[in-house]
Amino acid sequence: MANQSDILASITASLQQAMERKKPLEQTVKFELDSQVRACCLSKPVTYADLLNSIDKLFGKHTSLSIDSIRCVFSRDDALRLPITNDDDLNKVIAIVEAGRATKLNFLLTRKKNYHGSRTKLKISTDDLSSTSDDGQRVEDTGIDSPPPGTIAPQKRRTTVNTTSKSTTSKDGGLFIPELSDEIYSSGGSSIASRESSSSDTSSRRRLATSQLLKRTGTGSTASGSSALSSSSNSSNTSSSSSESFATQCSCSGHHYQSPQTPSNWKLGRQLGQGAFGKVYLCYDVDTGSELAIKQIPIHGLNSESSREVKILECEINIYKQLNHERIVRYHGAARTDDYLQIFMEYMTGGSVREQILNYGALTEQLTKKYVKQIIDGLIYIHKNRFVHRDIKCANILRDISGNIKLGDFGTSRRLIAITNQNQPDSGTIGTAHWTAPEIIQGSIFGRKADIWSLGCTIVEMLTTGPPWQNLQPIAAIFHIATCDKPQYELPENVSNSAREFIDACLTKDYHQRPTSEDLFHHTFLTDIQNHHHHQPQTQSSTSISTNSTSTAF
Ligand SMILES: Nc1ncnc2c1ncn2[C@@H]1O[C@H](COP(=O)(O)OP(=O)(O)OP(=O)(O)O)[C@@H](O)[C@H]1O
Repeated sequence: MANQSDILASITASLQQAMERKKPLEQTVKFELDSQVRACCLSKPVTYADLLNSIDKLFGKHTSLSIDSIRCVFSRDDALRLPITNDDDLNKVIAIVEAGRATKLNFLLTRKKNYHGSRTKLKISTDDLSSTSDDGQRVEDTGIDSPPPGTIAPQKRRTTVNTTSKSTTSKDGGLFIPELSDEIYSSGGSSIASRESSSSDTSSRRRLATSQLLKRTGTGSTASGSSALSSSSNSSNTSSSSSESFATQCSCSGHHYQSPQTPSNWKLGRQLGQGAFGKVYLCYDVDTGSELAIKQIPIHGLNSESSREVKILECEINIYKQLNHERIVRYHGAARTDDYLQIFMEYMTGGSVREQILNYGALTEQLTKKYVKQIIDGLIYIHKNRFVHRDIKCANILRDISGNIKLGDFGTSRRLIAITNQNQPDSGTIGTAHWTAPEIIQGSIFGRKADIWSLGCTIVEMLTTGPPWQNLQPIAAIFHIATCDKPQYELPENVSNSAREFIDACLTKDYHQRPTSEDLFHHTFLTDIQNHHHHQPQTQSSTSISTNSTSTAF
């Protein structure tokens, strides 16, 4: 016996050694500063001081002193950007990368607010840095226009259009993203690696996303019964067109909309609230006499890339107007002034469920059940229409006067993160990190079941006032989400078993095992709900935005 266990131990040891030998000794690190992307390889273990040194070597001496924050970019759409300030944070980030499919660390650098210096032109030392492209190739110095060490030459950036919607790599902040199928958005690429999109990738992806919505809504010039899948092949065709022409396409097709008019003659009312990106006010439409909510996002002084993103967001919101479901906060359009992007929305008199919790404490199981039922109705609608909300949390669930709720904020929050270059909201909220699904953090899959994970976190938030890992900083929270088998939370003792099972189901770490919104509709937690009217998820024919293009593959 002793012999056998010795043999076993020695096999295990050799296996471990072999695995150790396979581990790369270097870590590829990419930085983006002032829209310039530069990369290098650092010897492991990488320290925070190594990052600062690399920044100075890649961008010029003392650049690290002008940096306000180093933010690690997680998730394929770049919307999860968390600041790292020390070795501990960095180690967590590396552990997340190693636990997932990512191989590179991707950092976004922002200058200190009072930084006015122009980009430093300094002699770059390459002493201990290997300059590499995205593909791990050395970047060659080609003369006058050559980039400093580590610069990713535009032509070297991966475009990934050959794999249909695997070209979903971008800094697309949109959280309301047309989903072709889970498989299609399942990429072999990593979240961090996928950040290596050029701005043309970004535009391409966005055009792909929106052109699909145009098709589905029948507003695009190519609206037809063709499947979303087949339309994905358009991505490569459209990738060379400019975002301006895309915007034109939207506005040109505007007259086809059977959706609310964007108010043109309106008065600003009292402030309803404030989010990370702007203030929300009551808005009186003088022409119709109706009251709406208007979110005003300051856009003055944005750089040209962000300004272009704002135009695209405006355009998208004008398309999202067509989403029409009793559990979705209706958009009434968007308009832009020199100073603000203004988003008109259905006015929800009750404010957010987050505010409800802050004012009155955790919700009862009965009320939670009612809300969850309504959220599921909304999710079934948006998932059937092949979208992913990507930002389900109590702050984005709004109440009407009768205590019913609707899903709000689709398509804006995450894109605004990209536009304003923010990492975490500074309005007292704790951002979105705690609600993010593990596969989004690890960049393995990009699909609708991410909303189911966030719903699980939202139910925990309803019952306990905070999501799982609520006591942790965002970076620690996503480390635990990505690396632990089960999220940590403690429900009140009186919470029923069926509620616990429902939450467990939502928080299934394996994406493929996680239930869909339709599966959850039939869960026992929800089936005994008391309703005045018979609850059935609205069928595709009565609720989908339009066209038969969405009826396949689901
Ligand atoms: N359609 C609406 N009707 C009524 N009040 C609204 C509406 N949308 C937002 N509000 C109010 O404005 C507040 C701020 O909303 P906003 O969407 O800007 O930020 P948030 O969702 O709270 O946080 P974040 O900026 O992180 O998304 C909400 O908490 C709510 O009180």
